[in-house]
Amino acid sequence: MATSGSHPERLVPSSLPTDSSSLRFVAQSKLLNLEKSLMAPGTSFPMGQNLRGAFHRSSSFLLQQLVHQELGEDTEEYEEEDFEDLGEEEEESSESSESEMVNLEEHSDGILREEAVAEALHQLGRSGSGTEQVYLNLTLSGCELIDISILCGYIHLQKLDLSVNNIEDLSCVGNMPYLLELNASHNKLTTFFNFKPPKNLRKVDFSYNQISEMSDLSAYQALTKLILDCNQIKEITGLEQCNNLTHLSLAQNKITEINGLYTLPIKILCLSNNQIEKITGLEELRVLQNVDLSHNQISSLQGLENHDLLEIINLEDNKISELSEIEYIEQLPLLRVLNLLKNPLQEKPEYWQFVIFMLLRLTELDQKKIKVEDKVSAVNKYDPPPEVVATQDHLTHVVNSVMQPQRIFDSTLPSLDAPYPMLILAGPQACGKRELAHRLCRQFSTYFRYGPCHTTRPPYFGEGDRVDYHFISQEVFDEMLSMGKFILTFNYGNHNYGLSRDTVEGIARDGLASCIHMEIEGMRSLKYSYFEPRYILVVPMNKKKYEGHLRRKGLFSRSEIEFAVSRVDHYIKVNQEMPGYFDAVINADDLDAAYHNLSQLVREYLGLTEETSKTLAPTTDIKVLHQKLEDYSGRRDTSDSFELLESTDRNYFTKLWPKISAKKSSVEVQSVERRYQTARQSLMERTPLDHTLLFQRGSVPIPTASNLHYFTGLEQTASFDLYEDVKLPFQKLLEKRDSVAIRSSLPSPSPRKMTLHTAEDTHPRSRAASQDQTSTLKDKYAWHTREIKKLITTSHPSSNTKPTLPPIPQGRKWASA
Ligand SMILES: Nc1ncnc2c1ncn2[C@@H]1O[C@H](COP(=O)(O)OP(=O)(O)OP(=O)(O)O)[C@@H](O)[C@H]1O
Repeated sequence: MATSGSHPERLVPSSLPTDSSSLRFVAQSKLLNLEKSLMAPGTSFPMGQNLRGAFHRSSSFLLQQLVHQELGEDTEEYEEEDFEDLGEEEEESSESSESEMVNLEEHSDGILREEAVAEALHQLGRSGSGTEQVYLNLTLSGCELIDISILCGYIHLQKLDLSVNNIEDLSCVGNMPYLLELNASHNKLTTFFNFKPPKNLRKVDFSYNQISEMSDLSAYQALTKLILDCNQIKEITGLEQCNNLTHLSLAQNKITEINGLYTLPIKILCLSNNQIEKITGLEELRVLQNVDLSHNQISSLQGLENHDLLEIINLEDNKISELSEIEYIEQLPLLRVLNLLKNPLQEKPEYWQFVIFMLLRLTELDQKKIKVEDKVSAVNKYDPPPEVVATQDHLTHVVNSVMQPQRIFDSTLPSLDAPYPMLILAGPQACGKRELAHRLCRQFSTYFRYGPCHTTRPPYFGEGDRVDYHFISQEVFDEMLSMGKFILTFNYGNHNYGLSRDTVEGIARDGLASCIHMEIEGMRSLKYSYFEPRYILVVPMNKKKYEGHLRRKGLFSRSEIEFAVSRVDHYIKVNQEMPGYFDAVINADDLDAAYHNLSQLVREYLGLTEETSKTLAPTTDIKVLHQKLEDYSGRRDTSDSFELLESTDRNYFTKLWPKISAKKSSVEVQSVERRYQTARQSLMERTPLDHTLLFQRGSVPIPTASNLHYFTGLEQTASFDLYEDVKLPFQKLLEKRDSVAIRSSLPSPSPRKMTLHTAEDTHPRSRAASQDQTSTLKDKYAWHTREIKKLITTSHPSSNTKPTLPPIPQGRKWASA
């Protein structure tokens, strides 16, 4: 058995060395190895421990143990005793170990001898040729070796650790053809690979030496890992043939420029603590995964942009100052860890959130784990989802308006179930919704008025101030915003738009419903408010035609047109993915047809017959419209119409059901009562005469009987029998409603007041009497639903003089999309 070719007899020592100098040498070597492993960067110690003292204690103890072991003494006994005494003799042992070390050092001449080699050999295995059993590994770390020429004979070695010595010459390695790994770190090497290349040498560590120059390594093609940290190297050279090199480390050298890396398959590259100013020369490193460029002079991330496999980037302590630099690594799909500590851009207040937003794939930034909350708040800040934008918009206006003196709004109706009627036409820019709104308000002028929004955009030719928009300056807009004047705002094409409270209130004051057009963003914000408008989506289905229309208008740039057209799909998607988000959909491809559908829809929910609609203001296409309407009416039977309205009711009830049926606590009941009372008082005190005209002005058409259930009045006092848990509050409210002097406070009903809805259902109590106790739970539920429906569609007492705009039917029948 042999490890050394020249000294076969020494390969597996038959007996232990007995001379004390060898023993001490080996013991010292083992101790230093231990020290090294303890002090290794990866070794962790419990915080707050006295490392030095502890190490000396244990090293002294181990030293003694090793010596005893080598001398064949009974160590077990010794071990126990010594561990007991360890605490007590802390000082003593520390001192003795130090003196022993000094002695050892004194005896070491730096020449490696066979005895020491024999002791440091380990890992028995097959030789490279496969014919012999040999020791494969040799560890002589921290032995203060200078001369290791004896190793020339150890030809079978595969792993050689010579770290932490004083070696200057490694030529003996040339005699180790099977060597795979060489660790010669922490030595005094000045030359670079000055030995005959072992064919399969894969891992070499020459860190902490005095190498100043890299030379040609084309003979070392098997190299996969090359560590050259802490040397004097100024330039990366000689690696072009190292086609297997995956890990290269040149930290703490004198490199000023990255080059000489060609197309090497490097995955891990460490160039920290150099004098690099630019990230260049990495272009061809296609498989780079981990790059450490910390402690350099780098000011830009340019050069990292095309490394699709990059996962870890360390750029700590550099000169990166601009947040825009992040764009260079924005597209790296696998980037997980980034360190930008000690860079000037850290001082930017938005740094942390911005970087997280730009690199949402990161799991760690600046050595801190990124939490999900961090990512959510970063996204909400830089690219908030539409719901968040709408919420923030709504929040802003609520807060700003709450800070102003409070008053009862003209749009405030006396009960929750009688919301102020608003009609919103939503759709992409210039799809014709504004024109539709104007036409509708002209024709149904006794019901609706167009609500012009405020905008900072300048008027187009032919647009009238206060007719189409309130055209205002940015300063005025900002002022209005801070004064809480808006219900919602929206920015489109760098212009601000806002629906002002005064616009709506002005229309409500005149007893009319508001008809407003806007984009979906405004609608989202409005949905957070207490208003409950009906939303009609007006959308061009033929995008080509729409694009042509936009172009012909001559008002928009190419990108504006593209943007507007792209939003068509967005609208359609929202409508498909959120059924019920819009109450109806109207195809805007043909504006006349769209208007026909719209007016038909409005007429239907206003409960107008063709006869009554003739009394409405004429519109340009009113004749055609009437003809179409007649055709349409002919086609639809009453049951169809009833079904449509029933379905509308159902939707409306479904929405309101939870509100009504939820069991209220006594505090809530009291609160509701208080609010009712306050509202009534306010109305009694200041209800102007024209308020009784709400939603009607001029000649008022009589609604058809089939739609009467939408209109109700004072005389109809809905008595109902809710389940016990919800009965009391509502009964109380109704009693209160009847008893409050609101009847007397309001003007007497108009002679043309709406015919009241007379529900066929009788009072449950009388029905119960006639039907004995036979009503099933099902009956009760059916009745209950009807009564709730009645309750919902029943307007407040004051509504006997004005019909409340009923719910707009859902889009089922009207969706022309
Ligand atoms: N307060 C608002 N909130 C949200 N969107 C609004 C608001 N006011 C106007 N908009 C919408 O902003 C978009 C841009 O307005 P602009 O005046 O440029 O278009 P437009 O010619 O009025 O479009 P259209 O004829 O379809 O109404 C339009 O779709 C408009 O409906």
